[in-house]
Amino acid sequence: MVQKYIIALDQGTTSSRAVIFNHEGMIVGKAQKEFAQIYPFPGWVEHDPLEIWDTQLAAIREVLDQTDINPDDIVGLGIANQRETTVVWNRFTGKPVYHAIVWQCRRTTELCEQILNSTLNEYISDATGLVADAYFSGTKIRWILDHIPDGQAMAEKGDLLFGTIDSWLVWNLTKGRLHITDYSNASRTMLYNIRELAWDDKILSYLNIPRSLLPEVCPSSLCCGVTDSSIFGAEIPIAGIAGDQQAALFGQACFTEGMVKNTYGTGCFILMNTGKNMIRSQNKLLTTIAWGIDNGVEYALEGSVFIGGAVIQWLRDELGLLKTSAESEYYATQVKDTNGVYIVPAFVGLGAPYWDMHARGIVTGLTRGANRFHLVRAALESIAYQTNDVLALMAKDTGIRLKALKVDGGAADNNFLLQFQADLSGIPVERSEICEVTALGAAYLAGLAAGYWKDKEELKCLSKGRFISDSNITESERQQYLSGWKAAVSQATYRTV
Ligand SMILES: Nc1ncnc2c1ncn2[C@@H]1O[C@H](COP(=O)(O)OP(=O)(O)O)[C@@H](O)[C@H]1O
Ligand SMILES: O=P(O)(O)OC[C@H](O)CO
Repeated sequence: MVQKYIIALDQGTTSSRAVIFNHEGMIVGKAQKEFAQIYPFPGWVEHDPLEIWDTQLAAIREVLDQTDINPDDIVGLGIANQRETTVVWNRFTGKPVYHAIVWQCRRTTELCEQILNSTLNEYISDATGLVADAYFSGTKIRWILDHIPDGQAMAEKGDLLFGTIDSWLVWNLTKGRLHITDYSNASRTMLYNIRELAWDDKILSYLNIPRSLLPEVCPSSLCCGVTDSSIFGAEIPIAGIAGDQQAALFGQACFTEGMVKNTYGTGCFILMNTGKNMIRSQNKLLTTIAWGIDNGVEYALEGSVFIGGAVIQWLRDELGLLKTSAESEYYATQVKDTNGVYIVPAFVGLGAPYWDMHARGIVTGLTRGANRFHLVRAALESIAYQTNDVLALMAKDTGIRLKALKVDGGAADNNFLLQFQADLSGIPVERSEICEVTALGAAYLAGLAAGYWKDKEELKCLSKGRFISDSNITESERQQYLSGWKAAVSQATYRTV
C-alpha cells in the first residue's frame, strides 16, 4: 500500500519551515528558509509578505523534492503561523499594500495608550481576553489604513483584505479563492469576541475598521479547501490552521486542563490548557482560544514573553560574544553564577505580566569582575526568570499546582537553561523528543480532520516526552535569585504588577 503523509507549514518570526510527518508522527523530511527582518525605526519590526510567501513555497518544494514524496500522497496540509503579524492586501491584485507589521512592532503604542485610558479598555479585556497592547493586530490594521494613500476609502469600498499570516498563506495557496482564518488566530487580533465567537462590532467601530476587511473564522481542524492544483500539481486539502503557540500546545498533547507548555523560540510563550473554561486572569495573563475542534472551542491562559531566545541572538549578532546560539550553554557553565549580573531583555517593551510598552533592556550589577561568561549566563537566566514570572501567576490564577512544564523551541535545546528553569520554578521540565512540536501540532490538527488519525487518544500514544530535570536548589537560594531579578525588572519598567 502507498504510504500517505501530512505536511505542516511552520511560518515563524524568523523562518518559514515545511515538515512532512508519517503516521507514527515522525519527521520524514523538513526544509527551512530564513527571511529578512526589517527594522525601519527603533522598536518597529516589519516583514515583506511576498518574501514570507516565497520562502514558504520554497520550503514546501524543497521538502517534497528532498523526500521524493508525490503531492498526491499528502492527505492534509496544516498551518502554524507567527500570530498577530498583520498583512493588508488588495483583493483584486492580491498585492500587499504595506509590509507585514510584525507582532513585536511597537508603532501603535500611542493608540493603545488612548485605549488604556478610555472606557473601552475594560470592555476589550472582557470581550477579547487580551490586554490593550501594540502586540495585537487591531491597532496595526488602523495604522496601515492611516498610512497608505486612500487607505480608509479603499477599505470602505471593500477593495482591501486583512489577514494574519495563516490567512495570507491560505489566500496564496488557493490563488485567492479563500479568505479565512481559524479561531486561535482570530483571538489574537483584539477584534474578536471570544465569548460570542464573532468579530466585535463595538471594537471595530472604535477603530473604524470595516468588516469587509476581515476573514471568515473557521475551526482549527477542518478541511476548509484545497491548494490550487497549479502550485503542486495536486490539490492538497488544507485541513488544519492554528497560531503557532496554540499549535505547539496541541503538538505537546496538552489536551487536558491544567497542562502547560513553554516554547522557547524568539520569544517565550507559556500556555495552559483551560478546556471549556474561559479563565479571567487577575494578573494580566491573557485568555485566548486554544483551538476550535469537534464543533466547539477550547481556551488557554497565556503569558507572552517578547524576548526569549532572541536575547542570545543579540549576544551573538550585536555584541559578537558568541559564534552560535548553542555555544551559550558552554559559556554559562564556565562560571558558578552570574557574579551579580542581571539582564532584563526588554528590547521591545515587556509583555506578560508587566505589559510595559515603554520598558527598555538593561544590564545591572556590573562590577570590574564581570566577564562574558557572566553576561551569557545572565542572558540565559533572564529567559527562565521571565518564564517563571508567568508560571507563578498561572498557578495563582488557577489554583493549580503545576506538575510539569513541557518545553520545545530552539532554545529548549539548552540544558543549562532547562535546569535553571526547573530550579527556579520548582517543577520538572520535560523536553519533547520531536524538535518540531509546532509543526507537529499543525499536522495533528490537519490529520484529525483528514481522518489520518482517529482521535486525540491516538495522538497521545504518539507523543513522547523526555524527562530533563527536577528542581535542585534550596528555597532560600531561590528567593535570593528572585529578589535580584525583581530589583532588576523594576529598573527597566515604568509600571510593575
Ligand atoms: N542551544 C541554544 N541555546 C540558547 N538559545 C538557542 C539555542 N538554539 C537556538 N536558540 C535561540 O532560539 C531561537 C530560535 O528558535 P526557534 O524555535 O527556531 O524560533 P522562532 O520559531 O521564533 O523563529 C533563536 O533566538 C536562538 O537564539
Ligand atoms: O514565530 P515565533 O515562534 O517567534 O512565535 C511568535 C508568536 O506567535 C507571537 O505571538
